[in-house]
Amino acid sequence: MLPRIVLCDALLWSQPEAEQLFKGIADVKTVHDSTSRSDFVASLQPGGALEGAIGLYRRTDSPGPLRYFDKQLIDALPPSVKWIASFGAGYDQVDVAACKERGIRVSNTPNMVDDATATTALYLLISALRCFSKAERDIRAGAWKSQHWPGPAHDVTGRTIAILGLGGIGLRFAELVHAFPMRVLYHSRRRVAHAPEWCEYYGPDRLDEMLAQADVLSVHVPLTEQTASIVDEKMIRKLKRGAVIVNTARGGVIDEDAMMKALEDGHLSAVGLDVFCNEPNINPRWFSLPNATLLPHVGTATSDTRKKMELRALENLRDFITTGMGNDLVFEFK
Ligand SMILES: O=CC(=O)O
Repeated sequence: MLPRIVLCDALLWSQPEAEQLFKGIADVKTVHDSTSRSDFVASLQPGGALEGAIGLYRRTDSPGPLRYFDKQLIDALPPSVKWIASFGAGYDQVDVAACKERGIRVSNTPNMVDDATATTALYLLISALRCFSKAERDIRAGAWKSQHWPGPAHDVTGRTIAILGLGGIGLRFAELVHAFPMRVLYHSRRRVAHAPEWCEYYGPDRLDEMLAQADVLSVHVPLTEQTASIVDEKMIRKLKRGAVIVNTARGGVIDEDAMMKALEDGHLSAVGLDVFCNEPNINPRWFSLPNATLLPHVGTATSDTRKKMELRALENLRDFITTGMGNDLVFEFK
């Protein structure tokens, strides 16, 4: 009998490749969209249609009831499950500590998302500095350029950007903005050995110094217990008056109320956001803030990148089945 794996979300981009990938090595089952969490858990138990599953595939942006692999769901999984292959770089919807307790390994798809997410950050940066989103809203409203135009628009070239977190996405973004050129500063707990020499490192003892110089702060850290609201009121107020914040990471890494307040009182001149607290039911106050460029979490949403992410997640599962170990184990397992 072939080892069984379960796709908790339908494959959208790589169905034919997946068939080849698992041909003769795994029995692949797909959970139907309408399956509830309790039906899912029940079907994994002895006698259920998914009995004996050793690996699960899930999507970070799953539209179904299996979006959150929280402790309750993980504790209810049978002992046969040994690997969860998550599609997406962020895995804050998976309770990794609960997985560790149960001996379940978790993989994500980090490098696949770098270019598309960095490109999204670049769009938000340009739109925020040049007030392009506002201009588009004007023309669509029949106002041509509203009376406030050009408002606080600024050139991109020559400005200073501070990058919080120089992982794969932060590094790709640094390369893109360096082309203008912008002056590029970065902060992370440790200096990144492969960072280009034009990327200036500001360690934990020099964070305030970095913030004071930045025209733009762009956030590229994962959401964890340690990074929740890491960009808080104090940090925002340490930026220069008129600075811009760009966020393509997770809404929860910034104190949203503090960011809105700073935008309203002019401490921030603009923001560019792809991610929010409580997606998709985001705070409606965002809609009335003219200097906010808003996107509905589409950082990786290109068919090319989505296909790469899907395939990589499946390859991690395939490698686990064939060798006992997949790639892209999340940080907590390293
Ligand atoms: O948000 C997208 C991802 O985590 O890959």
